[in-house]
Amino acid sequence: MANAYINTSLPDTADRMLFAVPKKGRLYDQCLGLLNSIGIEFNRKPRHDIALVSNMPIALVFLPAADIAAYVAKGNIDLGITGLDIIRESQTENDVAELIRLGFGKCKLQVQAPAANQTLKSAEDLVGKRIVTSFINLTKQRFAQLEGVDDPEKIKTQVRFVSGSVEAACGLGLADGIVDLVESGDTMRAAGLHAIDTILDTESVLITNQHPRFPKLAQVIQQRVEGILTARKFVLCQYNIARSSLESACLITPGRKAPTVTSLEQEGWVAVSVMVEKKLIGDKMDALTELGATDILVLDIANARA
Ligand SMILES: Nc1ncnc2c1ncn2[C@@H]1O[C@H](COP(=O)(O)OP(=O)(O)OP(=O)(O)O)[C@@H](O)[C@H]1O
Ligand SMILES: O=P(O)(O)OC[C@H]1O[C@H](OP(=O)(O)OP(=O)(O)O)[C@H](O)[C@@H]1O
Ligand SMILES: [Mg+2]
Repeated sequence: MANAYINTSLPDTADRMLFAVPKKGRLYDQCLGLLNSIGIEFNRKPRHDIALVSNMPIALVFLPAADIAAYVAKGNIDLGITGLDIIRESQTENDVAELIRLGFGKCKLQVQAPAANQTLKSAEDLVGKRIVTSFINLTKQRFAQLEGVDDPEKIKTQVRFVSGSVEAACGLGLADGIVDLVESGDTMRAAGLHAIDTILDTESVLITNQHPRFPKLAQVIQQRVEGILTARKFVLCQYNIARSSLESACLITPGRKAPTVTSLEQEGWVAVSVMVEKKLIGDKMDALTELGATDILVLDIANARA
């Protein structure tokens, strides 16, 4: 008789690199977009937290963002995407290797207090008072600094854990201040709070175990992600310029290494093709126009490799 405890609906992940991504929340959509961009193909069945990648020896594991750093640190998971805030809070920074900062999930971990309370203007004003947070370790470390205490467990400030809706704590009379993530500031302002200290600037990171089981495959993923981030950051700019102005044009658009210059059929003119940071492209086009460049084209880059 078959063993009744073997769950045959669980996929076989043996010999696959386990890659953890947040199962929901703020990072979920961006992570799925990134996986798609780097060519990872998978089919996640409803309610299933493991999905086999069809075109690479990888299994995706969908986990709460807050747990991913600890799993990677312990080696249960080989590679993962989570927030820097979570790595620091779970005190795993020495046990995971940070491969790439991903440029999304950007926010700040801030100490916040009721805006109407004139006596709470800086984090020092909350020393000895009640703080509610989901980030108890980072909060205790910050208040240990403020109190001049070596051991964060010996601070006099009372730090209490809640798992969500932290911003409600002051209004409910449960706390004098909170420590929580702030991006636009809308949540904080809607709760009548304002920031009085920043503990950490955070964003999403690709992390691996310090002793990865599949170093080659982890490196392939890292290179692909780097390619996508470069492609998102740069555009390809093409223009024609008189050869006599080429030197000045190259100063405006030096490129990542150097511009590609090809001769045009028209005597005394060249065509330039060069990568330009997206956020600078408007200024660069203005400067090139002023220099006499013509037919300036800007093209999106789908993918890149150094
Ligand atoms: N407002 C935000 N803007 C940008 N990044 C954020 C924001 N809130 C959280 N993050 C980042 O996303 C990570 C996961 O937070 P998220 O809120 O998605 O998890 P969660 O609270 O477990 O999920 P949920 O809010 O769906 O219950 C955080 O640790 C942080 O790095
Ligand atoms: O500055 P803002 O743009 O308003 O973003 C900040 C809010 O985002 C996160 O909460 P989330 O929406 O994930 O809800 P949660 O508190 O249930 O985790 C965070 O905990 C803040 O409450
Ligand atoms: Mg949240």
